[in-house]
Amino acid sequence: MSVAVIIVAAGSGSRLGAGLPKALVEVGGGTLLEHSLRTALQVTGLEQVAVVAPTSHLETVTELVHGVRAGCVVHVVAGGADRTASVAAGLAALVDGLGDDTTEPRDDSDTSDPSESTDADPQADLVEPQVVLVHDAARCFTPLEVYERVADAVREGWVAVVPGLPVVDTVKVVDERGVVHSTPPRARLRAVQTPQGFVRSELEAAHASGISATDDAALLEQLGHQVLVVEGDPSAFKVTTPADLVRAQRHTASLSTTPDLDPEAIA
Ligand SMILES: Nc1ccn([C@@H]2O[C@H](COP(=O)(O)OP(=O)(O)OP(=O)(O)O)[C@@H](O)[C@H]2O)c(=O)n1
Ligand SMILES: C[C@](O)(CO)[C@H](O)COP(=O)(O)O
Repeated sequence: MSVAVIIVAAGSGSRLGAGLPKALVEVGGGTLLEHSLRTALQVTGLEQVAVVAPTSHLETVTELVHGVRAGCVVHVVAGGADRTASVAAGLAALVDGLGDDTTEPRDDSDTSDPSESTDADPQADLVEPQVVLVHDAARCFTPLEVYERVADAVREGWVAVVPGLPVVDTVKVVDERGVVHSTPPRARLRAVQTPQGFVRSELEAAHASGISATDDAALLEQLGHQVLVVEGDPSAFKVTTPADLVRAQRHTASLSTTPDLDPEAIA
């Protein structure tokens, strides 16, 4: 089954407050977007990637994407006003190839300048992807295993699949005054991450409904689809605040200094 990944990177990063779009913030020798893209490009069966960029930084993102060696077509398109609109823009680029820019497929022996045009049409053999994984650029250290786990479950027949982790805090539902309405049983709660995987045609239908939500799975839930939660990973945390950026810096530092660290072994 052909797989495509949409990386949404069009957010402003207001909570991070870095003075530039969050996906372009650097940590551990690369931007959040580059880290995400490098992992996404290794997904089994991958045929296309759509990178959804801030309108104000389309050129920068295009240059950055050109610098990453890809074995498949990578579209760069402008994002929308919210995350849902940005995913819809990425989805459109995958399906009708109307991206603002497309990088050439490259291999490791290719040393030519990627900005030079060639006669080859990289989109000539493209088919509509059957499986689409939607990923936040901000979850830049999501391990490849999580992508594969999600994609495998979609290939096995699930229409919608999200990675998630058990919640460690007790969660309260409150009313508009902040007064507790109820306490859902914690054992049934999951904090969900990305990439979220979908049968492409159903994700398209969900976006065509015009609903907006904080994740794509919610759109399919509202249309009555069952959504499977598979195991997520602590490394798939979302860089949202300055404290998360410090966590990301520590994460890259720990990867380079303690490759054999086993969290299970810590008493
Ligand atoms: N209009 C938007 C809003 C968000 N995103 C992307 O969706 C992911 C999750 O969003 P979030 O972490 O909330 O990013 P921001 O919207 O940039 O953050 P903030 O709310 O702090 O401004 C990010 O990779 C972000 O770039 C997007 O592509 N388009
Ligand atoms: C999609 C998401 O990362 C799942 O946890 C999350 O809902 C994004 O929310 P944000 O407010 O756009 O950060």
